[in-house]
Amino acid sequence: MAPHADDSNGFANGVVEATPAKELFTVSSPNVEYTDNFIKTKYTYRTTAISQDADGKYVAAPKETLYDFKVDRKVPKVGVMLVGWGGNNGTTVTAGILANRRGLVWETKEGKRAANYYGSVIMGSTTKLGTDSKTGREINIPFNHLLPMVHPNDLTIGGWDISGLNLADAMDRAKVLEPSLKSLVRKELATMKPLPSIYYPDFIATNQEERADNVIPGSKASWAHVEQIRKDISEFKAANGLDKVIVQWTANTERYADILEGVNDTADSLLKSIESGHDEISPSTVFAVACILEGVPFINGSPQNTFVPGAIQLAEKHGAFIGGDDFKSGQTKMKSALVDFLINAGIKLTSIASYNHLGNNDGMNLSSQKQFRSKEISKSNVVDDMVAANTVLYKEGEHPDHTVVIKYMPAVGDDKRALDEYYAEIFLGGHQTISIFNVCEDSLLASPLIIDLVLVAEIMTRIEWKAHTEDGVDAKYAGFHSVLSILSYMLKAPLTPPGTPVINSLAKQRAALTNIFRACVGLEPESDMTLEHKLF
Ligand SMILES: NC(=O)c1ccc[n+]([C@@H]2O[C@H](COP(=O)([O-])OP(=O)(O)OC[C@H]3O[C@@H](n4cnc5c(N)ncnc54)[C@H](O)[C@@H]3O)[C@@H](O)[C@H]2O)c1
Ligand SMILES: O=P([O-])([O-])O[C@@H]1[C@@H](O)[C@H](O)[C@@H](O)[C@H](O)[C@@H]1O
Repeated sequence: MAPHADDSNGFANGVVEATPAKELFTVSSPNVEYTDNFIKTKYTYRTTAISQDADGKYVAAPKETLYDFKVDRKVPKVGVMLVGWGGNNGTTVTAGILANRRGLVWETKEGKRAANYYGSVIMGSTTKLGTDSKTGREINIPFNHLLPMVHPNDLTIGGWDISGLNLADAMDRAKVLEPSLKSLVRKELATMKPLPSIYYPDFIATNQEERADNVIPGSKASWAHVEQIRKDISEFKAANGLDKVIVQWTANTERYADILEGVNDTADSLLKSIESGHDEISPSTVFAVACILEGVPFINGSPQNTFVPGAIQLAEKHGAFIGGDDFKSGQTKMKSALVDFLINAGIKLTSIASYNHLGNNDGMNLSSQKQFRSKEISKSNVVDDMVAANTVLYKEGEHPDHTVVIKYMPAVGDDKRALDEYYAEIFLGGHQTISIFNVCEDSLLASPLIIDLVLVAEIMTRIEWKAHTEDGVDAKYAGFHSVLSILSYMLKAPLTPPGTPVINSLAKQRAALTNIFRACVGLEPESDMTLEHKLF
């Protein structure tokens, strides 16, 4: 629908559906077939298999596996339901999508600002497609053009919150956005009211109690809660004429749940525990179970162990997608890039001190020790893989000192102050000390990640694969593993399929995302070798 003339409050009356992204490229290859509905590719996955000979020497052997990939080209009508919709992230991402959809421009003290998707790797970054065959120049395209992805402007948004404030009042409570922007989206946000949610006080800080005025009866897990959430999802999908729904947890950080045999260690025990109302089943796990049974992807943007072993097993059993944990927005994103650089430069990091203070409701909830502990874990483990991979610098089990401190200081609101010190040993007994002062407007950094998680999780529901093995080719296509580790670039503590390694290196995470997408359109991984510029 074309936009009408701007009305009095500064935005077009009509919803401006993002024009479907015109295709910027096509792949010319005997291994790629385009039909009206699908992109079908034959992709040779090349890796290096390592074994050891009798003397313990590594033997490296190139290995090739042929896959068929199939991508559904039809971009569906997608809804996203946020748990914690009335929070700082929920209100900010909703206002941000509305502002982009309407192409809003508003006054700030630095002058006019226009809506954008900065901070979204999918909408705000580019990726190298290849090299111009005539000029040798790199050709880069917007990342969201690599595959036929949903445009965030077209997302329908809804969700739940234990606080009943409408989104306009909740936006005011969040104190994230400029008044001039708030005035342009207020009318529409005021029509949005979170659905009542489940609230089990033991899992979040007691200081959250006063906002819990929009709750479903029952203070511990029950089957009725699972059914209510499933009903909410199916009604939201029907009421908005959606093809798909994706659910994300952006509610408060919960304490870790104890993993108990016979309670949440298997799919069956978890379902039975919900049925019996076991008090060790968290709200986020109940949401995860409801989404798995409803067949909608569920992503955890917080650090708690929502995906207890029983939840992962249930997702695998139902072929449902799950992903998490904990949006990687500012201090930790910087850490995962800096530690990657230092250690891969052969600099021996020996100490990381990460302190931050912030004054939003998230910070207030984290001022409670049990909730802080969930965050301390996700913020601390982010260096493990990089340290373990460098046996030149670190002996087995050796790692840098690492401390994480978070303090609640109401005055600074959502504008988190992150102070980090990286201390390292360098050549001949020298030292390098890197101090960083990083003011992160937390919700403005996290909101684009919420969008990226939706866009990537959604396209993954449209990608299938078959493997060619010695026994022939798989009889039918299958989806990726239920645990979407491809989401790791957006997350502090990436959930991976059981028994598979956790990769926290930011560069590796982005390369994995890029190259899996490239494989799905029949392109080789981007290696940056640029031999064409070296061998002539
Ligand atoms: N903003 C960031 O930079 C960032 C980065 C990483 C992770 N996170 C995590 O994202 C989450 C949200 O952050 P925020 O700043 O929006 O916090 P927030 O406190 O402003 O919002 C959380 C919302 O969840 C609601 N809520 C709590 N329990 C609920 C339940 N059981 N069901 C439904 N709603 C419930 C609260 O009422 C609140 O409105 C937090 O867990 C935070 O740790 C945020
Ligand atoms: O992503 P990041 O900036 O490292 O981590 C942030 C923490 O520093 C902050 O204290 C917390 O409130 C946010 O939820 C977020 O987790």
